[in-house]
Amino acid sequence: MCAATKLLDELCHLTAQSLTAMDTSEHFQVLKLLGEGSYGKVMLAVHKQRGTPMALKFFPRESTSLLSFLREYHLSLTFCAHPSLTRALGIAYSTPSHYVFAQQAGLFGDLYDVILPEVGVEEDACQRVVSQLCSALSHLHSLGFVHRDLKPENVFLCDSDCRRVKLGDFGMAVGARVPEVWYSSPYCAPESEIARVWVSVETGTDSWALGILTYAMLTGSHPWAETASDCRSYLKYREWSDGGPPPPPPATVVVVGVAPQFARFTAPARRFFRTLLEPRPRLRGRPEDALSYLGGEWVTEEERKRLEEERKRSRGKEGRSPK
Ligand SMILES: Nc1ncnc2c1ncn2[C@@H]1O[C@H](COP(=O)(O)OP(=O)(O)OP(=O)(O)O)[C@@H](O)[C@H]1O
Repeated sequence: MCAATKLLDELCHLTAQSLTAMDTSEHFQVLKLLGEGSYGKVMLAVHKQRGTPMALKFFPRESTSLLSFLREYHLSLTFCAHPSLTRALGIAYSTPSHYVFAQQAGLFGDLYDVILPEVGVEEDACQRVVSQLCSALSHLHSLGFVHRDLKPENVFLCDSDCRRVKLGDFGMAVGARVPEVWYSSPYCAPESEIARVWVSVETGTDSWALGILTYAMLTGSHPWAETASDCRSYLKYREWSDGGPPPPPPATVVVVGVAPQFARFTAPARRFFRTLLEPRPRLRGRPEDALSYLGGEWVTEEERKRLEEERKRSRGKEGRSPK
């Protein structure tokens, strides 16, 4: 167990006996629902005396253990001092029905809200998000944690242009190299998907999810349904990625036999994807390795024109994709 994981454990055990019982309305005015997940709901609230806005995350006591609540709270409070991570504000309490902690609030929804189906988001916005997420994940990894649940719903927006985003929801985060169970999600790395049993969690789990998330932002879809052996689009990708390591930058080489779903991307973007979506976990790049591919154009001219047309058509329409 690494030092940070030990400290986290210690903090949880030390505070387990002293969680304050409190009524939410004593100190907070709850304004609206920010979102709901499988563990509980998150409300936007303001502190009655100070007027400070915050996100209050409510965990039902009947389905949440005190230690798992404290783990998520302390991880966010003690290890998320990074501008692109959602930090807890040092307020945690219990009500008769819930455990609650306060976190910085993203006031502009989450990334899932702004990804248009089959269109995605503007390329500039995508690169801004990727750069912030690379940095946030590197920070967590350097402390020995793996987020394990990187997906659009867990990236909170602090403005409408994705200039400042914050990765949140540390409920699945664990110390690296601990055994964990397989979980079902389009963002799940193939080593976990194949095993569907106990696997060792490595930081590469987050690299993979960052690759899928980036693809979702640029296209509004996923590159494959799953990484199982009979999924044709994934098999096509495997053929391409097994064709050797991505050429080093600054390459102008045209990659032959590119997997069809990646043909819309430029050479640097293809290298970005092949770095993070490397099927062999040992060879997979780290989020910080992917930073060197940011800055240039990522979608081809033809694709850019198509996306602009699609954007014009879908402007005004509502829709959330992909989950
Ligand atoms: N700090 C925050 N600022 C803004 N919105 C938030 C914040 N925390 C959560 N939300 C919103 O609430 C939703 C659910 O929150 P969260 O993902 O933390 O819950 P969860 O029960 O742990 O979810 P999951 O099912 O993914 O594990 C998010 O998708 C997001 O839309």
